Amino acid sequence: MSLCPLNGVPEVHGRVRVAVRLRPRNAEDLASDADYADCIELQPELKRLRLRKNNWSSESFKFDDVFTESASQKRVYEVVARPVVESVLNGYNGTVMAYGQTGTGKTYTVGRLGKEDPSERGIMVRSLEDILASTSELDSASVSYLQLYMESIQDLLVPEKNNIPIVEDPRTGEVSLPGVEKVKIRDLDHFLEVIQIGEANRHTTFTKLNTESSRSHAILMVYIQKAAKLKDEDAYAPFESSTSEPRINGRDVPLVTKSKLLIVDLAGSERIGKSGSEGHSLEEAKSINLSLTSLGKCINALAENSPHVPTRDSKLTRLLRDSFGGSARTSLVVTIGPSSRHHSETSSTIMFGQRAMKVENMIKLKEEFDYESHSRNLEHRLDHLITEIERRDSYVKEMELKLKRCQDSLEDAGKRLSACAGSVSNERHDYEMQIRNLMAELNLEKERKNNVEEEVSDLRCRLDDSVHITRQHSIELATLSKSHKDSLLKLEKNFKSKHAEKKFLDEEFDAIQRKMIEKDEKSMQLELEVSTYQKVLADTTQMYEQKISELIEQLDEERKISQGAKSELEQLKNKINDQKKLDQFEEQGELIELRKQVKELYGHHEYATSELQSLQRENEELSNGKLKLIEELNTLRQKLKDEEIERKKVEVEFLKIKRVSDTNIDLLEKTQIPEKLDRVALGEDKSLSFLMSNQVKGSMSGQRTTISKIFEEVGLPNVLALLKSEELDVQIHAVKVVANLAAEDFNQEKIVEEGGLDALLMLLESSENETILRVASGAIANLAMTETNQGLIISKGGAQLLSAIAYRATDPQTFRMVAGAIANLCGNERLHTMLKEANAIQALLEMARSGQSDVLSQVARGIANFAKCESRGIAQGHRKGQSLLIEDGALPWIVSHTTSSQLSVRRHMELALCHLAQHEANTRDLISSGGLKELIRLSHESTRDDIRNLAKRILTISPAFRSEIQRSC
Ligand SMILES: Nc1ncnc2c1ncn2[C@@H]1O[C@H](COP(=O)(O)OP(=O)(O)OP(=O)(O)O)[C@@H](O)[C@H]1O
Repeated sequence: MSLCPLNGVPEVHGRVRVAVRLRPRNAEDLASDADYADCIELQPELKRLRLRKNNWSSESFKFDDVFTESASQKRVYEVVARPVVESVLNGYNGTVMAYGQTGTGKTYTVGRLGKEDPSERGIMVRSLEDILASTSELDSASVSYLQLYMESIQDLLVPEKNNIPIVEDPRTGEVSLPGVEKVKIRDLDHFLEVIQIGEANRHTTFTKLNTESSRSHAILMVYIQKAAKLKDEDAYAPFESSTSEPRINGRDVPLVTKSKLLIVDLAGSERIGKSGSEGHSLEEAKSINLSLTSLGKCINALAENSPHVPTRDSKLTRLLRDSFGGSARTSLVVTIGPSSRHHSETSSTIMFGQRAMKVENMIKLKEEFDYESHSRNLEHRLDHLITEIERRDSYVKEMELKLKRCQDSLEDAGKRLSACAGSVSNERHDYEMQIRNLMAELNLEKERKNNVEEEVSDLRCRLDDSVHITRQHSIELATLSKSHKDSLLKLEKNFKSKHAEKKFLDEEFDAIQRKMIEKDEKSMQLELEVSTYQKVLADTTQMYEQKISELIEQLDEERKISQGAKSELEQLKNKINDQKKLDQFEEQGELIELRKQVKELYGHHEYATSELQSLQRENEELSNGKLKLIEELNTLRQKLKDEEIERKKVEVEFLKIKRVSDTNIDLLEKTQIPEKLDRVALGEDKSLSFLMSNQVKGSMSGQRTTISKIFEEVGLPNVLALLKSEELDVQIHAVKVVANLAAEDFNQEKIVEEGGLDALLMLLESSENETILRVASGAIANLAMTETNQGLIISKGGAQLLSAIAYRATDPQTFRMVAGAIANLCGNERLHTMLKEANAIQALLEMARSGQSDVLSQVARGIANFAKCESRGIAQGHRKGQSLLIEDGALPWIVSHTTSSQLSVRRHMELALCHLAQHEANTRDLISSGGLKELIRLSHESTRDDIRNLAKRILTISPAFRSEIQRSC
């Protein structure tokens, strides 16, 4: 690439700008200067710095800017480097450099990457950030990163490249480093990657003055190429253009600005004795000091406008030739420490800065013609011309060939013309006649044609109109059809997705319906079977009952017949006796006759008797049959009862199966958990009171054994899974089992581990069922016994959920559980602020409104716990200020309940009042709320010695209470 600087670019004077930055005191300064004042006093508003020699003399220096130890990296960048970066982006060269004693913050100011904390980023990163933000696609920013170590230049990006020579352009004085790696930067992350590679290769070491002291001068070179505006848009005119040569002054050749930014982090100057360098480090230190001395000499010479500037004394001054006394805009930040131990080093640093401020540079714009892209354009034009010439040559040849063919045919025609000339004159006359006729006809035709043309033009007009209208219509149509198409496509897409959704839902619906139909069929079948069986049973019973009543009727009739026969027999007997009497008085014949008759009657009687006997037998048989039937009837009735019980069981089974199938819990079917849960649930009240009372514990051991058994059989995960069941019964049973398990210390950790706490909190959040809320709160109250669980409950939002229930629930038993849970949490002082934020104290007071004694006990316990822990926290110094209980308005409640008729409530509130009264920040509220009066009363009347004594002690030691008592006396 050939570069040609533009002539006539204006030059401007630009003094080297110098700012001072004071490093904060470090541990060493603090340790060694504890009794001494700093040697530096900054006056940033005056941009002045005062260097104290001793207690009675000091010197003042003015700089372009003065940064205190608290100055941010951003401000330092904006004041020191940004003007230089902006100037570089406008095409000027620029230098930003840090100079100072070792350990005073040069690398911190210039090279800090700020990977963890972007506010820590130094000048290098921030400059690249600004440069990348203002370079377009056509521009480019590349970097090289070098170190000057022991007078040798090394490429920090390719460390194998060492001893790189410095080449100076004799014409422009421009310095270049052949072979040095130039990396085109894509974005800031890329730059950070590149710079980190360089940092890894930089020489640093541990010295007495800096744990990570830079032992080399690091130089970041940023090359920026930006396209300058073209003077003529016509620079690439086509070959027909009259322009044949590129013109240098603003027509055909594109312009670019090429500028370079140098960011230099110098190695620190050091007093060898102080830094403790020896051996190789000593050599390093000497080399650093040497190059810094030669830089100082050059600056001195430039400041004094000396004709000779000893630039060639060191590689550092050769590299910085353009930065001091050259064409670059230069900004220098001199870093100093506050300690008076380094007074002389600080003083020489300040003097270096003062001299550098006197150096004037001649800032020049580096605009160049971009011959590279211009020559590419010319080559392109040349190729275009060559192709065109070739195309024209072939065209000329083709034309010549055609011309020749035309000449040949012309010759031919001439010959034929002369041969035909004779016959033509004869024919001519005939033709002329014909022509005349034809002309007449032609005129006629013309007239007709004119008419037709008129018609045609008329039609055309109309056609044009209609074409115009049609076109408009078609445009409208096209617009409409496009929008219709779009909406159609959208609709189609929507329709497809809806269709797919619908299909999926239909399938789901069908499957559910099929399942339901199956269930319904099954249930109908069962119902049918039951009703058929009942009907058969009823019919059979009816039939037997009818048969029995028939038999009874028959028996009665038989009885009547037998009685009739008996009475007939009696009559006959009477008659026979009568006849016998007659026999004695009447004839023998008649007697015989009578005997016959008697015989007959006897026969009758025998028959009647046998009849009677058989009837009696039959009667007996019937009675037996009846007994049997009654027996059968009873068995049938028993069967019926059994059937009824069976039917009910079937019904219950059916309901269970239906529920399970509806909620899709296979688990229930397999493990028959409901029955087990039912067994456990039998002792609901006992188990719940068990949660709160130790006395009942003994009586619960049997039930606990059952629960443990179920726990083992079913497994905690399965029970916890049931907490999420959609079936209310199942949820209620499950939460009761979990509550029972949570009552045992050894289960609590497992419950929390398996996600039981989350599931219980989920129930508090989502369930509307008061039993569930009550039992879940009880379970949480049990879990809230340990410190770990208390923290977990609060962090998972348990306190908010419990507080919310205080406003949602109506059952005092639920309040008791919720208040119990909150009361346990109140016993952890670290959670107090979060409990307050979760409105837990307010919730306790809200629940106390129920007036129920159990609830009041829990509320009082919670408040007393809170007051006790808070008081402990204040005594240990974790907390100060007014009590959170007072902030939340609990004081009136506490004061009023110190006289509660409920012993436990009274005790708790007496204690809570004493705890609050112990702290000065609460005394004013206690006085105004009547708490002091109660305290005085307690000091005499409390039935507990400890409370009486505590109250007395507080009243004696509190100045506020003492003066209030005196005042009211
Ligand atoms: N302004 C500042 N704010 C906070 N810490 C600073 C500041 N300046 C320097 N330090 C800290 O002081 C220590 C020395 O800083 P740094 O390495 O930048 O000094 P240096 O002048 O580059 O030293 P050397 O010349 O030996 O390389 C570092 O731990 C750095 O973080």
